[in-house]
Amino acid sequence: MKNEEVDNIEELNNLPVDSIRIAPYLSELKQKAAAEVSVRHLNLTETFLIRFLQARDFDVALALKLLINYHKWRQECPEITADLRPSSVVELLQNNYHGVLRSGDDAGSRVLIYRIGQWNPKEFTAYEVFRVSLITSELIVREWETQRNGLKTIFDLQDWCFAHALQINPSLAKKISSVLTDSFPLKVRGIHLINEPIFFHPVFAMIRPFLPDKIKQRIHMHGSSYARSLSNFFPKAILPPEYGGTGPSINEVCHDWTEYIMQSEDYLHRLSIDLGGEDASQSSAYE
Ligand SMILES: Cc1c(C)c2c(c(C)c1O)CC[C@@](C)(CCC[C@H](C)CCC[C@H](C)CCCC(C)C)O2
Repeated sequence: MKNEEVDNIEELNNLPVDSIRIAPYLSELKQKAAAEVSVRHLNLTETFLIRFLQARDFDVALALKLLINYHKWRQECPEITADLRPSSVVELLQNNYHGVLRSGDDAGSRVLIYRIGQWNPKEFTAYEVFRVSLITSELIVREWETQRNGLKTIFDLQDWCFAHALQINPSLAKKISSVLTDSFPLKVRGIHLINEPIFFHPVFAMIRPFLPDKIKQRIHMHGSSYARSLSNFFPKAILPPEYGGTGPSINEVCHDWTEYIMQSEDYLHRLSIDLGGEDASQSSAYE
C-alpha cells in the first residue's frame, strides 16, 4: 500500500492509535519487517512499528528503511546504545545538563534543552553525552503526540570550549547526522543553537555536509542575543526565564526530567536487552 492512496496524510497522522484505517499499513510493515533478516528477530509489536509509520507519514517502504537503519545504527554504536540505563550518566543529569519542557509548543512538538556548559568533558565522553539524548528520545517516542508532532531542540552552547570540540571527531559527527536524518523514528522539527562561540563553527562544519537540506533549513543559530529571536519560535509561557520566557526555571525543568528518567530505569534496561539483538520472545518492553 502506498500513502498516495490516502487522500490526506494529515488525516491519517491524526487518527487514534487503534484506528481501523491504520491496520493495513501496520500489517504490511509487519510482514515486510518479518522478511528482513536484520530486523526480524526484534519484538515487532504494533506499538513499536507504528512509530516508524508515523515518522514516515505512513509510507511503508520508507518506514521499513527507517526501522532497518534504526537497528543498524544501534549495532554500530554500542558505546552509546549497549546499556541505556541512566545510572551511567546520572551525574550529568544531576548537574542539570538536560531537560524537557513540561508543555509542547504551539505545533504540539516536544521541546528539549541541552546545556553544554553543564557537561564537564573531563568526566564524561561525548558518547555518554549522546546516550542522554538517546534515553530521552526512547522515552518521548512512546508519546502519541510526539510521534505526530516531532521535537525541537535548544542547544545552549555557553562555555563550549576546546575540550568539548576535541571530543567530536568525524565518526561521531556522522553518528549525529544519521540520528538526525534517518536512524531514529522521531521527526526533527527544529534545532536551535544559542550562545554558539566562534569555536563551535569548525565542529558544525563537520556535521553539516552529512545533513539533507530539509534538516539544514531547520537549524537556527541565535548567537548571544537569543531571548528575542527564540520567542519567534517558542511561546514565552513555556520557555524558562533563563531563555527569555515565563515558564518554570531551567533548574526545575532539568530536575523534573531527571526524576522521570530515573523512574524509567527498568524500561530503559529492558529496551537495551530487547534491541541488543538477543531473542526478543521473552521480553515486551514496548507493551
Ligand atoms: C533522536 C535524536 C537524537 C538521538 C539526538 C538529537 C535529536 C534531535 C534526535 O532527534 C540531537 C542531539 C543528538 C544528536 C546527540 C548529540 C550529542 C553530542 C555529543 C552533543 C555535543 C554538542 C553538539 C556538537 C551540538 C550540535 C549538534 C546539532 C547540530 C544537532 O541526539
